[in-house]
Amino acid sequence: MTPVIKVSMLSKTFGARRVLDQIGFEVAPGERVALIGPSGAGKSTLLRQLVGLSHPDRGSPARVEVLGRALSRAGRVRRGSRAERLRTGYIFQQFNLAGRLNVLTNVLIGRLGAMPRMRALCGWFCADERRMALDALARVGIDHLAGQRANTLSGGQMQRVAIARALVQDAELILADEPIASLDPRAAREVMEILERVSREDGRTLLVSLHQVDYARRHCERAIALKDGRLYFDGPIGELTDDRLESLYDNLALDAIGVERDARRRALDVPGGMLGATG
Ligand SMILES: Nc1ncnc2c1ncn2[C@@H]1O[C@H](COP(=O)(O)OP(=O)(O)OP(=O)(O)O)[C@@H](O)[C@H]1O
Repeated sequence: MTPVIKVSMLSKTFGARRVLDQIGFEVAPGERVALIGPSGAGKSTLLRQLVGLSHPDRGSPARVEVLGRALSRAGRVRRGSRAERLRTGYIFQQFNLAGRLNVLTNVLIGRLGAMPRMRALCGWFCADERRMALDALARVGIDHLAGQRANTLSGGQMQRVAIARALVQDAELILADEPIASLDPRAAREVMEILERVSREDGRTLLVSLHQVDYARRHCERAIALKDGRLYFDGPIGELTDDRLESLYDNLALDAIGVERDARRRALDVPGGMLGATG
C-alpha cells in the first residue's frame, strides 16, 4: 500500500539552528498518528513541510512525499495542482476562520479549490455544495449554527467548523497543528473525539500534534516524538511508556503534559521502539 506520507532525510535549518535533523518516517492510509515532543522540538515546522508552507534545506537529500506526490525534493517545493492540494486538510490551533463570515460560508470555503475559477472568484455556491456543507456541520454537531457569524463562536465550535471545512474539501489526509491547545478540557475532548471519528469512519489519515499526551494515548494508535529536531520515538502508542515520556520531556512532571496518575500505573514498559538518545 502506498504510504500517505513518506519523508526521508528531512532537515530544516533556521540561521544557525537545525530545527529538523534528518527526519524519516512513513504513515499508512487511515493511520491516526500523534506528533508529540517538547516545545520547540520542531512539530509545527514538520507539519508545515507536509503542505509546502516551508521547504527543506536547499541542496539537502530530503524527500517529502504526500499522497503519492513528491512535494519537495532537494529543497525545492512543488506546489501541485489545486486538486492535489485539496486532498490535504490543515487545522490550525488558532482556527483560521473568516470571523465576519457565517459558519456555513466558512465551511464552503473548503470547496473553493474544487469549483470552476469564475464561480470561486464570485463565491457562488450551488445547492449541492450548500447541502454538502450542512451535512458536514451536522457530522460535527453544529448544523444549528450555520447562519451564525464565526467570530461569535466558542473555541470548540470554531474548531468544529475547521473540521467541517476539511470534510467538504474531502481531504484524505488531515494535518492538525495543536488543534486543542486553546480549548478547555471538555471542548478538547469533543474535538479529539470528532477527529478520531472522521478518521475511523471515512478512513482519513490523521497526523495531529499534541501537547497533552493523554489525548494521544486515547485517540491515536501511533506516536512520533521529536526532541531537539530529531526523531526520538516512532512506534505504537502502547509503547510510549511513562519512563519514555519523562525522558522525552526531560523529567518534566507528567501532570504538566496531561498524563493522568492512574494512566501512569497502567502504562506498560515494553522494550524497543526508542530510536534516539535519551536525556
Ligand atoms: N520561520 C522561522 N524562523 C526562525 N526560526 C523558526 C521559524 N519557525 C520556527 N522556528 C524555530 O524553530 C524551532 C521549532 O519550532 P516549532 O514551532 O516547529 O516547534 P514546536 O515543536 O511546534 O513547538 P511548540 O510545541 O511550542 O509549538 C523553534 O526554536 C522556533 O523558534
